[in-house]
Amino acid sequence: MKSDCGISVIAEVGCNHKGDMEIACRMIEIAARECGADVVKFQKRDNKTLLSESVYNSPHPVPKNSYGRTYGEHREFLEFSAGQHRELQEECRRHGIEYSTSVWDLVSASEIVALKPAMIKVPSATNQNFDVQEFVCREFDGEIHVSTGMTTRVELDALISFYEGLGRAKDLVVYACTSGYPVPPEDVCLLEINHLQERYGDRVGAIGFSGHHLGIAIDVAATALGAAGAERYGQGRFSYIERHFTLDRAWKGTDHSASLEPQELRQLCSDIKTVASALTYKPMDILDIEVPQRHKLKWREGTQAFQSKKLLNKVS
Ligand SMILES: C=C(OP(=O)(O)O)C(=O)O
Repeated sequence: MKSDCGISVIAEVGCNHKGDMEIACRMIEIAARECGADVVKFQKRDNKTLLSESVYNSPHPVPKNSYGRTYGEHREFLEFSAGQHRELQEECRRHGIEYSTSVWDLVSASEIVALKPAMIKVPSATNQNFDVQEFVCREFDGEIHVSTGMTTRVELDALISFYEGLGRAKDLVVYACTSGYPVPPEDVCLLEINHLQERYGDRVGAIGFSGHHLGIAIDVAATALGAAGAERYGQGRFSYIERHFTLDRAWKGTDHSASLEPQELRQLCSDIKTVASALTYKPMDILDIEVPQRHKLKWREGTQAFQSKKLLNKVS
């Protein structure tokens, strides 16, 4: 999943397709062809496994976002079957973009593992479900992406050790994340990227950032911080930025408000590539682009700088 600049942008469709395959397919096409994203990601839940009967049958906590009479019905409305995920994967292939999904429970994990995607995600909500993760480690040999919102430092240590114990830590991508919709800038805690690099960078495959904030400035900063952190610590390659993606932020649903619309996702993909290509040291004292300026603006008879060199020569 390497993009040319070393950082892949994941367009997280999640449930923003409103349960409609046509919208989901249109989102794949737009993310790939118009925005230049590298991965399109969905979510998979087996709601009867995941939710207790009482939660399943109770109303959505935020009724204006609900697609059903109960929370369970709402979730089922937004859910695609394993067969539909196969179609989405095929659609991604047709548009030359990687398909991925987060798995929220064992049933979903086994359905998605069967599709053999290049990468599977374990969302923040599931990162302490070791049955799911053990299954994924055992049955799936691609990259495993794990997000760390709502996770204590102790839980995180245990999580990394768990993957090491199963010999899969080097296939692990660990994401800095704050779980909120949307997350205000002061709660993004972007320096957690550097914390993950410093503490786990030599133990895991790579580091990522899953953002739920507004706008794209923070992702551009994350790109710079991630590259600088890897350089500083000599470890912890920064490889993925994930953002929710929607065709319309005004649509009904929890995630739309913290999602990027197509023109923003396109700008994000372009800005990340621009910033990534700017993150180098000078490979020589004077770059080729500077040579004519150095002659014209600095070391030419009559310029200030030239005058002061003459002065310097006189003194020495
Ligand atoms: C909720 C998800 O991700 P995160 O924990 O990164 O927000 C997800 O990928 O389904």
